[in-house]
Amino acid sequence: MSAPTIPKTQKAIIFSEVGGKLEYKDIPVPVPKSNELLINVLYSGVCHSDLHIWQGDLPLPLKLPLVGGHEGAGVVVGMGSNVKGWKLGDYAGIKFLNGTCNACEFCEQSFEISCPHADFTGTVHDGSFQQYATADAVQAARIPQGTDLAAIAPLLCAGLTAYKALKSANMRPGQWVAISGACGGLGTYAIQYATAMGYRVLGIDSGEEKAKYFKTLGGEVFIDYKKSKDVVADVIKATDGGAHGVLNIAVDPRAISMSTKYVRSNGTSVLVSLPKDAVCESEVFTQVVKSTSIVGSCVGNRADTREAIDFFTRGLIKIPIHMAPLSSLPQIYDKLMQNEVVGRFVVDTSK
Ligand SMILES: NC(=O)c1ccc[n+]([C@@H]2O[C@H](COP(=O)([O-])OP(=O)(O)OC[C@H]3O[C@@H](n4cnc5c(N)ncnc54)[C@H](O)[C@@H]3O)[C@@H](O)[C@H]2O)c1
Ligand SMILES: [Zn+2]
Ligand SMILES: [Zn+2]
Repeated sequence: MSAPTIPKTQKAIIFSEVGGKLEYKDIPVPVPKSNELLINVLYSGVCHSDLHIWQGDLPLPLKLPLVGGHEGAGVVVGMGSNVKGWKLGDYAGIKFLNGTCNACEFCEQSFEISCPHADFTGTVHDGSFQQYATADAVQAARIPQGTDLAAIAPLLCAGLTAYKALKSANMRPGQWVAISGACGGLGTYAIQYATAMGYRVLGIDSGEEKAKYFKTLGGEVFIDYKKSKDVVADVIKATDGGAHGVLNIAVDPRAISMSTKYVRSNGTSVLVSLPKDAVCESEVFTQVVKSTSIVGSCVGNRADTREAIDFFTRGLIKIPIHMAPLSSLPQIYDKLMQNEVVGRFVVDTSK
């Protein structure tokens, strides 16, 4: 491929203060560092974490002004002098974990997210809500040529995180996974990964539309948390003793604490969602006698990314996405705040 013409400026959504105006405007195209790719981002998923970051919910350092977004899928159009193993025209994905040192004890053991030198997209590194973004060439996701880039964009956080959280629940095929927050972005991917991995899926969320959607994606039992009089009892009854694994995706600390009550003896409750200042309460006596585990799970490493993409490439993950122009991001944030998004929004950066 001959070198593409790279413009000097591009469209982006950028904000200058926490909770401040989300401006759709022209900003300079970034220049890749020696270790980085320059990716023409065509599509980006919109994660609830982007909303948390903009609202200042998470105790993370931020660069300001900031371009958010960490589910970018696009084409390599440039690269720094030290990049190996990539060529212009390759498909590449931008993830939350933008870059790592590859030398510390955590990187050495593939716990890349724990790298003390990690660089994070959409917090301290401008993200995928722009037409051109940079990503470390080692961490950037490799997307097979010919992939539908709009459809794969949400895999780079929602799909990857859901898949890794299921691995963290340490279950066997045939066992029950309860997905709390089953019909938002991460939840819908979790339903299909769980089904593909051989688990039985119980979903907790609310509303007729979400209940129907849950079944079309392969879910088995749906509990509407707004209608149920006792979610804990309902989960225990439906799973004949409690869920072997729980994925806490609902942005609600009460729902997270509840999971410690309906997880089965010897099962695992996985913490994924990040409600502001949340605390997970677990009764010590119950947890001790049931020998349950509560574990945190954050995105995934490069191997998890490759595996998550492989499920998609084999046609096992088919989530209908909502397409919208990048300029409509503020309206998408409004819908996320109201729990109105069924599945995932993907923005087209050309509009
Ligand atoms: N750990 C990680 O690596 C990681 C990665 C990505 C996102 N996240 C976090 O995961 C959370 C979910 O992200 P998302 O993009 O899927 O959000 P989303 O808004 O698309 O989905 C959340 C879903 O939870 C449902 N819900 C709300 N309250 C509920 C309750 N009490 N019980 C059951 N369901 C309830 C909503 O109706 C919605 O469908 C966010 O906090 C996000 O920051 C964590
Ligand atoms: Zn995310
Ligand atoms: Zn490291």
